[in-house]
Amino acid sequence: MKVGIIGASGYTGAELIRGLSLYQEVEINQIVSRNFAGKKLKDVFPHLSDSRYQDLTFEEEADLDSSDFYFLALPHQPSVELVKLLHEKGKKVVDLSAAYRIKNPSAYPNYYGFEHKYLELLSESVYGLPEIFREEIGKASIVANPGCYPTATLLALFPAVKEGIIQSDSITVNALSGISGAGRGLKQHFHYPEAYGNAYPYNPIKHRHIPEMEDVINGISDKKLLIRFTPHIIPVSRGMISTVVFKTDMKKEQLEELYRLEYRYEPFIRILNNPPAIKDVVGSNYCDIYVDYDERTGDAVVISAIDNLGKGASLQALQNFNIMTGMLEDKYIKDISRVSILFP
Ligand SMILES: NC(=O)C1=CN([C@@H]2O[C@H](COP(=O)(O)OP(=O)(O)OC[C@H]3O[C@@H](n4cnc5c(N)ncnc54)[C@H](OP(=O)(O)O)[C@@H]3O)[C@@H](O)[C@H]2O)C=CC1
Ligand SMILES: CC(=O)N[C@@H](CCC(=O)OP(=O)(O)O)C(=O)O
Repeated sequence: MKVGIIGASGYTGAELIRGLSLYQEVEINQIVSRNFAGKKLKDVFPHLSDSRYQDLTFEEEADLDSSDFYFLALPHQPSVELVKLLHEKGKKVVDLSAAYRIKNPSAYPNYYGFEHKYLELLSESVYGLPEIFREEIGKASIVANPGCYPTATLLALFPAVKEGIIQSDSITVNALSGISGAGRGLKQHFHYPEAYGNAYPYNPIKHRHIPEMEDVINGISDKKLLIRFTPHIIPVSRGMISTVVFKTDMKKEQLEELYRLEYRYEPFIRILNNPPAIKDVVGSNYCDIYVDYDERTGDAVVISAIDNLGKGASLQALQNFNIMTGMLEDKYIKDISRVSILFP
């Protein structure tokens, strides 16, 4: 199968190439980037110098015919258009941007600053969180790969929402992200002197992942739930922690049992006996989850950890690819540590 990666010179693009280089059934036949056009993969990403794609050259423009399957690792607006064009050509796509993630179209003008032009495709695309939408992903031709904060948060919430045990109307979510979550472009507050030895919250009231998370949980829950979300930047390159807190009368043992039962067959979810750490998931597609209960306040406290570029983006995109193409869901993804990583 021929696979194209558009937006291949960014952080998630590099991670897609890292993962796909293990796939025997796949040939990456195009990697696209305007700024790196004409350069070889090994010169742009030296950590991939021993990859079988080391001499593949970046193309300036995407060829929408020559690949069978496309990964888009682009900003949201270019993705809106490209998904449409690829869909018209009958191609399967995993889009890593938010362009087709949110079913409620008003989220686009309200949180992303543009009107979505292709509402019929928005309802046709499937949200690419396999632990919730596996069956739909298997039949989809457009999969909207989730955002990193929504991946960590929704996996920490899903068993509780599905079981209907959340008694509060809102759920408090505090999350920490490594800096690669912001992409490879330069921004002042991510410069080394400003980010190193520092940590800070941002968009504490209105972050664009709120409608994405609420869209999913309110599609499952009988009662309307709101997300009270505060993201923070921490001085690591990759990795993410999300802590979710909600009122419930289900105590620790029952809660843990609920989570273990729901995720018992999931290849990439690990329920831990202690709070998770970023270092244990970086470079992988795992989501580590810890479940506890605060007897004093009557709150469940669920903490998840992922790699924002792994389960939060590119390796989850490969999990979706495996499902969409009928491969074993964890094939090659669990061998990923064999390939060198950007920012180990
Ligand atoms: N970083 C993360 O942790 C996560 C990112 N995502 C999403 O994945 C997508 C990619 O993110 P990431 O890899 O971090 O981003 P980067 O900024 O690192 O890379 C963006 C890529 O898109 C290309 N690009 C940028 N602007 C345009 C444009 N206007 N038209 C065509 N190509 C363009 C760039 O190459 P060039 O400019 O040379 O063409 C580059 O290859 C984004 O939508 C992001 O929101 C999702 C989950 C997690
Ligand atoms: C650290 C940082 O800036 N993170 C990004 C989220 C990365 C991600 O998942 O983004 P998309 O929804 O855009 O795909 C942010 O807060 O906007």
